[in-house]
Order: sequence, then C-alpha cells, then structure tokens
Amino acid sequence: MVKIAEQAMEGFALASEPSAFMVDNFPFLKHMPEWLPGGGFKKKAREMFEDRERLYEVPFKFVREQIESQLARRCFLLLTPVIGKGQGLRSFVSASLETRGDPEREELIKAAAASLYSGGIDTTPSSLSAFVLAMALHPHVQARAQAELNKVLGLSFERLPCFADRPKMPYINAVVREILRWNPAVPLGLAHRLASDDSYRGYFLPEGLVVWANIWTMTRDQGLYPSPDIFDPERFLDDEGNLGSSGTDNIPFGFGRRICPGLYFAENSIWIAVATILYCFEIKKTKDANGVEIEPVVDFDGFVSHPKPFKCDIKPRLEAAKALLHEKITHDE
Ligand code: HEM
Repeated sequence: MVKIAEQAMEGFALASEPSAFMVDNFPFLKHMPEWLPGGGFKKKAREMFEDRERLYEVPFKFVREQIESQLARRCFLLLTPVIGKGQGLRSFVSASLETRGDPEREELIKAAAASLYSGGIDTTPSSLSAFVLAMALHPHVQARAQAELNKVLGLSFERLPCFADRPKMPYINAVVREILRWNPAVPLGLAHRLASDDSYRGYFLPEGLVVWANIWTMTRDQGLYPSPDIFDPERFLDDEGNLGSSGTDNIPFGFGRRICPGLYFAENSIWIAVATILYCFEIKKTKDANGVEIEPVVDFDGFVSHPKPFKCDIKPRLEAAKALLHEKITHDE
C-alpha cells in the first residue's frame, strides 16, 4: 500500500510542477500523436493515471473485503465501527456498500481516503526533517524548548507529552510555526485557476489563467519576518512569551477554499512529534574523526520541499527517557 501511494505521489508531484509538461502551457499539443518526438508525455500521463487508479482502488477494495469478512480494523475508511443490532459494521466504506450503483459517491469516498493518506505522506516528513536540521543547527532553541518540556512534564519521564499539554507550551508551538515558515512543505502550493478576470499590480489576469502562489517567497518576506533565513521561533512570541496570532499564520497551508484540508491534522501531528522527540532526545551536529563538528548544509529542494541529506547525532537525553520510549513501543498499539 505504501509503495502504491508513493508511486502515485511521484506522478502527482511531477504533474504539479509548473512547466514540467509543455502541454500545460500549450494545450494544442494534446492533439500530437504519441509516436512523434515530444509526444512521450501521453505515455507518462497514462502511467500516472494508472498509478492514481491503483491508489484509489486497492485500499478501498481491501477494506471492503475486510468489512465483508468482519475482519476490518479501525481506520479512516472505517470511521464509525459499530457492530451489532443486526446492522453489521457501519463505516465510510460500509455506507458506500449500501450505495453500490452510485459511482459518483463511491468515487468521492475513494478520493477522500486517498487524499488523506497521500496529502500527508511527504509533507509531514518534510516538516519533521526540517525540524531535525533546525535543532542540530540551533542548540539554544532546543535547550529552551526542552526547558519548557521539563517544566510541564518534569524529568522523571513517567509519561510522554500529550495534546492537553499544548496550551502550556507556547515555545514548542512557536517552534512548530517556525518549522512551517522556514521550510513550507509545499513551497509553490498547488495550481489554481482563476474563476473570473482579475488584476495584480497592473497586470490583467484573464479568467481560466493558471496561477501559483509563491508560498516560499511569502514566508521569506522581510516585512513580515525580519531576517527570514534565520530559524527563530521567538518571532511568533509576544513580550510575555505568549504565542501571538496574525492573519498570515496559515500561509504555509495555502489559500481560499482550496486551503489544505489537512491543516489541523498536520499541525497537530507535527506538534506531538516535535514535543515527543525534544522531550526524549538530544539532537546534535555530528563530529568527524578529529572531533570537529560537521556543519549541516541548509538547502531545500523539491516540489514537496525537503532539506538535502545531512548528518546529525540523535541520542536519548537520559536513561529514563529510553526506558519510557521502550515501554511505549512495546506496550502501546
Ligand atoms: C506540513 C504539512 C502540510 C503542509 C505545509 C500542506 C500544505 C498544503 C498546501 C500549500 C496545499 C495547497 C493549497 C492551495 O492550493 O492553496 C495543500 C493542499 C492539500 N493538502 Fe496539504 N499540507 C500539509 C499536510 C497535509 C496533510 C497531513 C493532508 C491530509 C491529511 C493534506 C491534504 C491536502 C489535500 C487533500 C490538498 C488538496 C486540496 C485541494 O486541492 O482542494 N495536507 N496542502
């Protein structure tokens, strides 16, 4: 399943890159026969379509079969798993089982499930690898975040951070916001098409025009974020150390009715991962054979932006942290 999703996302990322295919800019090229030089995009498009179909069909069919054989486990497709009263399992998919013969509804369910998985498969890891890079580069940020965690949770490592702790951790919240600003996971957003004529700085933009919002440039706007290349969570805190809010906080997630529907899910996933990693681990620059620190290079790349590979050391902060993690991994599902 993971392979299927990765393959479909590869095609999606390629197709989403502005100007990756000439036919996007010159639609008449779609009439070009596939065998002509330059017509290879048609084969590529067919392969991408097949990958997308697999992403829609395979997990859906799997869950449907599991439901029919009463083996289904909790998952998104099984949103409300209720057994009994002669109704059997009711869920996203079982609801669609009842509406067999309604292809439009079935397609919507498949698309929603596929988007939920594929939307997060690359973006959340992009933010988390930027986080690890930022922590290796800025030990003082890490130390301040860990001091906040120590204050709320103590150092006896009886439990891991949970969402109820979030309001008590403004600095960790600011770290998450800064990760999303410093490396917006989808730096150019997705293509939008103008629903009506518009204008921008004197340029006429006709209805139907494909436009890209340059999120990367916005999150590096000097006016909004002074010294924008510096990783500095404090920019989001007021003088009392509280998390401020502004109309620009959601820029990394896009705009309008097409804004990322996974926004809250993503933000919470990143928060809990950041808080847990910082509570349990120390992230440091790695050293070479002579004991000299290797400076990680800060460079981001890709339609979904990832830091270029870098080396660092990640070790448990204390033995008690190691024991707690071991217990969680062994006993929790
Ligand atoms: C770091 C995490 C994430 C970031 C920065 C991010 C960012 C974005 C951006 C910039 C867009 C384009 C919005 C626009 O067109 O204006 C988008 C679209 C989308 N995202 Fe996310 N995303 C993240 C995580 C997720 C997750 C976890 C999911 C699913 C659970 C998800 C699902 C989607 C979907 C389905 C769309 C397409 C929406 C549409 O075209 O109507 N994203 N995301």
